[in-house]
Amino acid sequence: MTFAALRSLYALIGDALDDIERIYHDASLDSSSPTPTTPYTVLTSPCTPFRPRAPRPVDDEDTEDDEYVPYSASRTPKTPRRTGNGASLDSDVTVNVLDFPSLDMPYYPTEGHDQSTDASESLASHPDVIAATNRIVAACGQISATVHRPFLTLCDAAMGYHLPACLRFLEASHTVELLRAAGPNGMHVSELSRHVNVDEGKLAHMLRLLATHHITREVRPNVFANNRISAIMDSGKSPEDLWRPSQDKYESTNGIAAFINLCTDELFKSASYLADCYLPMPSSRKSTDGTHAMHAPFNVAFNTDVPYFEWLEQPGNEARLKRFGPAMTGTAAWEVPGAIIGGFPWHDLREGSVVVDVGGGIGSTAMLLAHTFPHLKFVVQDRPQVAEQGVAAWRGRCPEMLDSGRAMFLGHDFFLPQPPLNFPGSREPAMPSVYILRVVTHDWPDAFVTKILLNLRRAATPETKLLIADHILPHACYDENEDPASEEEPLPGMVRSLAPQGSPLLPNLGKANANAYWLDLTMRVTFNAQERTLREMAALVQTAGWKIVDVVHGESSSFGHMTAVPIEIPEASSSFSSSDTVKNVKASGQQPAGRHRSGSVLSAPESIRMDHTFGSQTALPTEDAMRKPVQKSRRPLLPWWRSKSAPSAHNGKGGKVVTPEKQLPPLPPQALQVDTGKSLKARRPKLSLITPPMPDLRPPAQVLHTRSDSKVRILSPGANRSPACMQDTVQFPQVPAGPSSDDTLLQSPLISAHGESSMLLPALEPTSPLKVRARPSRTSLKKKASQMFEFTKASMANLRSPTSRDNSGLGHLAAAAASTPRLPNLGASTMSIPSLPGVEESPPSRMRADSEGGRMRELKKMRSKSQLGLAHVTVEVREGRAGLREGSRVESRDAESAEGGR
Ligand SMILES: C[S@@+](CC[C@H](N)C(=O)[O-])C[C@H]1O[C@@H](n2cnc3c(N)ncnc32)[C@H](O)[C@@H]1O
Repeated sequence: MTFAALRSLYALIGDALDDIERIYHDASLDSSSPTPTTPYTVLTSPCTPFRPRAPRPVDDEDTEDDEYVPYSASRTPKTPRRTGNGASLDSDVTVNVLDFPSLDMPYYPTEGHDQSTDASESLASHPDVIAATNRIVAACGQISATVHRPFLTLCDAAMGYHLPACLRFLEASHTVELLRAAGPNGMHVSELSRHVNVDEGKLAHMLRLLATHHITREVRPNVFANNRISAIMDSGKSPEDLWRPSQDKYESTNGIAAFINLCTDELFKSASYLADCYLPMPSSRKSTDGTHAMHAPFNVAFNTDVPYFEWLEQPGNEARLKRFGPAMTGTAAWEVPGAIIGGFPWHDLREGSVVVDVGGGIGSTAMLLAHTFPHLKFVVQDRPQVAEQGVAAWRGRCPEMLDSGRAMFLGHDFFLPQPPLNFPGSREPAMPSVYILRVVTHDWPDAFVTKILLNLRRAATPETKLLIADHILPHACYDENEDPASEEEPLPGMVRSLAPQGSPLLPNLGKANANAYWLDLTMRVTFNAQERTLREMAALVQTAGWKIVDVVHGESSSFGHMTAVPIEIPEASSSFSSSDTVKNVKASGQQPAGRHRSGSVLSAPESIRMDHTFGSQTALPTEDAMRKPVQKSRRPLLPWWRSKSAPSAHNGKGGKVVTPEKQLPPLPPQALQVDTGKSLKARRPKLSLITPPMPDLRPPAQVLHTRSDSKVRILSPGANRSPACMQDTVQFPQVPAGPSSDDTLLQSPLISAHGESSMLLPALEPTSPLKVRARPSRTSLKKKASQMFEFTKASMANLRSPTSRDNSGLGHLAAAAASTPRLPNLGASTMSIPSLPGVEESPPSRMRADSEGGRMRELKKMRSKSQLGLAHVTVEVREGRAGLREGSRVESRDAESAEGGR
């Protein structure tokens, strides 16, 4: 079954690549359309036509041996083949197709780019592309975990600590800025060493570890350059400026460098004390005794009793304190901007409804919503010092919102009862229609969250909604009702799996969603807080008299929007008074997070001992961000296999109602076999939201699962819904796409500017997909396994031998290529071998033949493309040593042409 599962994952990758390439392809085609458009409008169109492909051109040699049968999974990736200039061979239209951004090409956030590069980057964050890349990342992670030796995988995890350590060095030494100045040819470590004043040998090894993890690039031996990943940490400042002590590196940046510095500094160090904190052992550092509710591994690591934010304010931590705000700005990159717009039926709220963003920072979310929904009014509440920053920021950007009384800021401690919402000019306090808590609950342990929610519940009307936006941690297994016969109402929004149905992928998409789990543990080790599963969140909100009735999240994403409605406050909590948290905590000698509460709601407490931003994003959304999310939010926000079956407001055909908890059972094991690629593909939508209803194989629905062209909603029928929420299908306004930078697509289709550059590290780059014999016999499998083992052993010995030549100057690549033996597919008679110009005098194949010729009887043909695209080698091997001498033919096209040129 393992091979079947691996092939299924492989097919999934091919399909996802197809999806991505089609999106790029379609965007490029549309660039010739006379109607101005943007990637988003083109790609989310409900009826983007699927272009059937011409049959794949077949290499003559491929069909020579009729023993080889095409295998659907091995045919993937089924991406259109390209000519040299990027034109698709599979389409009848010749067009220069936008390419996916290259890993090797830095895309500095602080620099201008040509239009096609911008367009290509912009498409990479298209929701459909993100969903497809998530599937690729998940599948690759799972394939690697399956095939890699378990000990090596464990070592990766156990010694992974070197990565944050080196990353911290990269950022703190301003090497990213130095490499930006050096350009694509990179900088030799000897020069780098002069700038950063660290020995070049040490530098080389740190940067190489990063290059091995694709975070920098080793262009030539000991010469390093930025790539697409390291480049996003660029502060845009000159290296010379950064050496000045007064320079604030993170000011006016995207915050990513600040965030990396924060993570790889105290958060990384705190994490390493997790076991010492919770499993104190005689040898481990003594855990402080947990004198407050936020006691965490951080306290053990830094040998302090005070909570993190209070510690940040202590002398000596000034730089860390200053870094925190920008670092939070950096986390904006986590979420598709503006997802909140599709996360709630804002348009259905009555004219003048009041939305209160509790812990709303400087009002980034409120500003986005206020621009999009002009019929709503906004109150942004945060600690007074943050609220002040918010007022200043809004005065600079949209003073009319404040002046007209459509929006106001309130300094308010959310552990205290809600203040009346007195808008200037109104005699009556306004009633809250919606409370938002966006990335607030994950900052606090459960008891604190209950307290915050209770204060909101007590001020709520029966019609008030609570919108919690946070990561919803999926389980790492299928999530279903343990007792299907249970009468209990299923949790709305419970997703059985984020993975394509029937695929062997981990249901939470494993590596693709790893960030949510990193963040979860980060909260734990720093604040003793956490991200929560939907079950955990549903139980938690109930403690304060709320009930979750609706959940919306991005496709394949764990960031979600949960809507709750008021229910009766449980007795246990109803006696919980405003000051209880503080009192209880004090009684047990605990101090909640250095919070010092003042009695007055609107006045600044004498001392809230935390930094001036405490997790607030310090940047408002850009104009562009305020425009784009509206377009993006038209997409349904659930995994495609769910939305496909959901009723469509578009086609009116109304697929069957889906019960999220009762998805189709996983496919039987046979279904994972050879036709998996096909079956997966058959279920995959092609950029089209209009899909025929699937046959309903599910038990009767228990909840309504509805969809409009803007979002998918899951409503519990028993939920206490306001008239606004009673509508199953919610139409969002189709806000016209304004002039956008995406128009760039129209003018500048990208030709593959960087040629066929190597996309993976030399030693790892795959050759073309292996052909697979349908049913290899057991004996032949065994023989081939032993042949390949001997073959690769000999190859490696050859490259290690002092006689192996390196007159190409690419010896390191040759060694890399050869030292990574291709794992032969045991069913394959065609396989890849590494080949490089300059080493053909003692090619691995010949070496192998000399020493092991007699065992090569079965190896009829080997065909290889060089990992580096430098040579094409065909080695035919006949029987035995003599046969090899007579029959061996080594063709090296590039070597031949090079020969001719001499
Ligand atoms: C992680 S931030 C989230 C900010 C904002 N909701 C967003 O989505 O960007 C947490 C916010 O909670 C605020 N906060 C922390 N303690 C608070 C308190 N006791 N009362 C009010 N706001 C508080 C912080 O100032 C910060 O702005």
